[in-house]
Amino acid sequence: VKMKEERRWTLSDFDIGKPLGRGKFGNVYLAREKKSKHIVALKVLFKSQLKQSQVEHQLRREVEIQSHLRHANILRLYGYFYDQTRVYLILEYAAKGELYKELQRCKYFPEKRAATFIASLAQALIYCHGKHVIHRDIKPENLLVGAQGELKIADFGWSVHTFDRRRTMCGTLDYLPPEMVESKEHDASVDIWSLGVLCYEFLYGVPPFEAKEHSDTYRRIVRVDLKFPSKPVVSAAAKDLISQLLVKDSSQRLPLHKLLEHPWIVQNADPSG
Ligand SMILES: Nc1ncnc(NCCc2cnc(NC(=O)Nc3cccc(C(F)(F)F)c3)s2)c1Br
Repeated sequence: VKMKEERRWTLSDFDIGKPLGRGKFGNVYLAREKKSKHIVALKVLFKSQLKQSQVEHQLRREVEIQSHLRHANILRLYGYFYDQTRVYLILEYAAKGELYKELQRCKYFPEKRAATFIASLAQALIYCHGKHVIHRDIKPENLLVGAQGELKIADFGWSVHTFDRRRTMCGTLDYLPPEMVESKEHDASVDIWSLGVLCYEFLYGVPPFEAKEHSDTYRRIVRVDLKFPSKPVVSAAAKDLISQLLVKDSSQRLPLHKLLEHPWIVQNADPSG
């Protein structure tokens, strides 16, 4: 969808359709730009809530970063506009919706599907890291599915989208690597850790360090208390990859280009993404 960024959009440029998702800062609607008839997703954010949470600078950063990213596995942010009370994000529409709903529906993914998703995520992250963009918030809630079943990383505002719609009501620690949980210096390798967490959750249906209390999740992460359940049965190759990603020393995590050469990915990922 080529939305000519230079023009000023207003709400009257769009026909608004059904709600696609609900969030803390506002909801997302299917929408059609009247002149071009292009279908988009319109995320509506209330200025009052953005001000209250002091996240305006993060929104500007998200819009700035996303406007330079062009990758098949990254959801496009075409532009934004605002009125008296709201800010609107004009987003690429992902026809097959939110990945976390699909994961809840089928409990866990077959290895070929999981490997295909992880490979396309790795390619998107190689692209982002090449542009010195660290995503820092790779988790099922931030992943959408395009019309051909391809995965799209959607950037829900740099983990300020703390209102998690899944089991944990507050921002989930599950995906954070030790250095972030211990609020130390962190670099692009935080995304490699999150990819390991995601790969585990795709295959087992639960994140690896899940625990009832935050403090227990925190302890399990910093200790890298990684256990593989006996059910569902998962290949040794998949466990090997996960074990090479969930490494406490961030410099020892498997680099993304090496991930794409890992036997489990080579044997299971569908190259078409
Ligand atoms: N089927 C679908 N097809 C397309 N999109 C869908 N949902 C929207 C996905 C998003 C992409 N990007 C987003 N960005 C933000 O939400 N940003 C955001 C939000 C609050 C605060 C802030 C900040 F101010 F704190 F930064 C930044 S939401 C769906 Br369902």
